[in-house]
Amino acid sequence: MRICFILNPTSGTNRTQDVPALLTRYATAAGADFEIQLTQRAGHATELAREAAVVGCRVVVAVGGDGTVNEVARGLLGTEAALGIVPRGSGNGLARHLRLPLDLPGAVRRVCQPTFQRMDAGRINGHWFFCTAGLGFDAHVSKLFAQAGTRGLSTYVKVALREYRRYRPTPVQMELENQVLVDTHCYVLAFANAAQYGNNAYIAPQANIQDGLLDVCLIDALPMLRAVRVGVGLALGTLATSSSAAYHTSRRIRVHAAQPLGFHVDGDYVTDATDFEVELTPLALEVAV
Ligand SMILES: Nc1ncnc2c1ncn2[C@@H]1O[C@H](COP(=O)(O)OP(=O)(O)OP(=O)(O)O)[C@@H](O)[C@H]1O
Repeated sequence: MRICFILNPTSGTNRTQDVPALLTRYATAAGADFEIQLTQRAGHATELAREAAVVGCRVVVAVGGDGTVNEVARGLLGTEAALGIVPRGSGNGLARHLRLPLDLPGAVRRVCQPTFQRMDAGRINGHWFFCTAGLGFDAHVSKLFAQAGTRGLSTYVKVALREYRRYRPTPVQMELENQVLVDTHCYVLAFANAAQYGNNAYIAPQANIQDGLLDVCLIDALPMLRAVRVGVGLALGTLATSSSAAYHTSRRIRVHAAQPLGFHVDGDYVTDATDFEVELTPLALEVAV
């Protein structure tokens, strides 16, 4: 079984480690037949992943954060190769959802002796996501976070607190697969394939990655008291049982916003739009767990 590690050298906050040397050490110790590729730019991991799948690698491993996982996974759709994850990001939403080891030696050992399962994949306006996508405040924060110059959880929290004072909800119409039309406001509208954003922030604690459905979480307004409740709910995994958010499940969702809203896929801001088509492809990807 050939394994290809695709390493994003810019991911993570600890850049002092010689990651290729460590990958080599742990994969050799696990008796793996492997190669290591380094990304040179954004988007490169998708090309490298597809090439690795074409030459017959059985597992193609994203070594990075959820952005790298997204790029590698996109490259593997429709191929015979499975996605592996060696988490190196700050959030690691998909790795945490799949209960993969978060430490480097443990994660490398796991991808060298994996079991395989299939998982669903979502698309929003044609952009694939594997963990979560969303509109509104979280996408707005992702956009500013990307421009912040520094990364990590503390930068994210700083940006979120600053923007919380300025951000206002947008009127939206949402149509679910079974024709239910919801006329509401969007502060946050999240489409969850996996249960969490990353960092164990559970936006949709009941989300199942194999059920053929997206969990849709709507927060229509976020006054201070509710913001505190949402924060606690995210951390404890109790948001779905609080009255702070409304939940639906659907395979297909359409949203029309009264003014342009930003959206993100797997935590990376994409662009602003007024119309959104969100769709789930059941069991689209094989994953090494
Ligand atoms: N060699 C590279 N140079 C610059 N950017 C890159 C390179 N390789 C990948 N990228 C981009 O870096 C982005 C961020 O990577 P990733 O999400 O893996 O790490 P992170 O931001 O540290 O993790 P997290 O999202 O968990 O905070 C990816 O979306 C990818 O497009």
